Amino acid sequence: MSNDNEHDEEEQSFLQYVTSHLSMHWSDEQRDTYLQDVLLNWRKHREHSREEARLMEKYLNTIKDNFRSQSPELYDFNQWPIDEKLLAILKQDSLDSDTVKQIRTTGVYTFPLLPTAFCQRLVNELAYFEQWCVDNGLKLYRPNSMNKYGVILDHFGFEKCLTDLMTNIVQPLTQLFYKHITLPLDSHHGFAVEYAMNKDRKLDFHVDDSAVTLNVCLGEEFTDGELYFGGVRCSSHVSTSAPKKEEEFFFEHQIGTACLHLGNHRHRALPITSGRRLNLILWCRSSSFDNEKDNDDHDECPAWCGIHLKEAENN
Ligand SMILES: O=C(O)CCC(=O)C(=O)O
Ligand SMILES: [Fe+2]
Repeated sequence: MSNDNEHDEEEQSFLQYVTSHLSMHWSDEQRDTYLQDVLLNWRKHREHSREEARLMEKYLNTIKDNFRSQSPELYDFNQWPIDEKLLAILKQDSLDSDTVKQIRTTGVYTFPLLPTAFCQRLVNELAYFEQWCVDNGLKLYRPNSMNKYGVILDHFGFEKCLTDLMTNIVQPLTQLFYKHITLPLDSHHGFAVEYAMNKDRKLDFHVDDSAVTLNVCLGEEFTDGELYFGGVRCSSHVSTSAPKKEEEFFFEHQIGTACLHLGNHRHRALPITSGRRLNLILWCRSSSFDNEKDNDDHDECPAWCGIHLKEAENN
């Protein structure tokens, strides 16, 4: 906590914000009691966030100073053997291709990205890092609030590589396919998810914390575990509207093949029924797009929402 709260600008602006939203009908005493209470909680919350940030910094520094990768070349995007046909399409800057296919007219695209052998080397590197964490008594952060198994790639050296993957592959495709997303894509969360018979076997229905998501199957051997898609939804319709029949479809993972979809395209991973499945997931974000979403009238449903389109068709 700051020693000199009078000069704590963050606290002052928080107080100003709360004060401006207080009921006009309260007495001075009621206002003071309420403000004190809110402020105490706010300080506790801020201290907790700061402590978490300090711990994360320490954790990342420990990895940076001590972890030595098994295959350093995997961390350099320039050495990734990206599919030649895909690279040719990106140079042409055109939609006209058999390589990048849209699944019906769903706004979900699929294309070959990496050779199987390279995917296996990535899988080996992930296992190497996980084992290093176990050997060194370091905890593994779960990839996000839903996936329990897997690793955060940005934590152990892949951050620059995944920024390059986003900028060189995801961004040009976003520009071609998802016109409503304001570019640039300027941050990401990169992780690997893992499904196995003795771990998680499936993932529940959700949207991603991203503008656009790239999902690449890395291996190894598994049966089932398809992705089910159930409609693009804005924040007001995400949990209040069932998928329409025509919005529902399944995507079968194949090693080395990518699936590109909007973060707001609701999906779930069906259970695998044998083996082990690992996928690289890149949640790509755009701060301009996020700001536009925040500033939009919250009752207003944007044109890209499946419900908005439905309403327009019915009129
Ligand atoms: O298991 C998959 O392929 C999808 C994982 C996913 O949707 C996610 O982590 O956000
Ligand atoms: Fe997801």
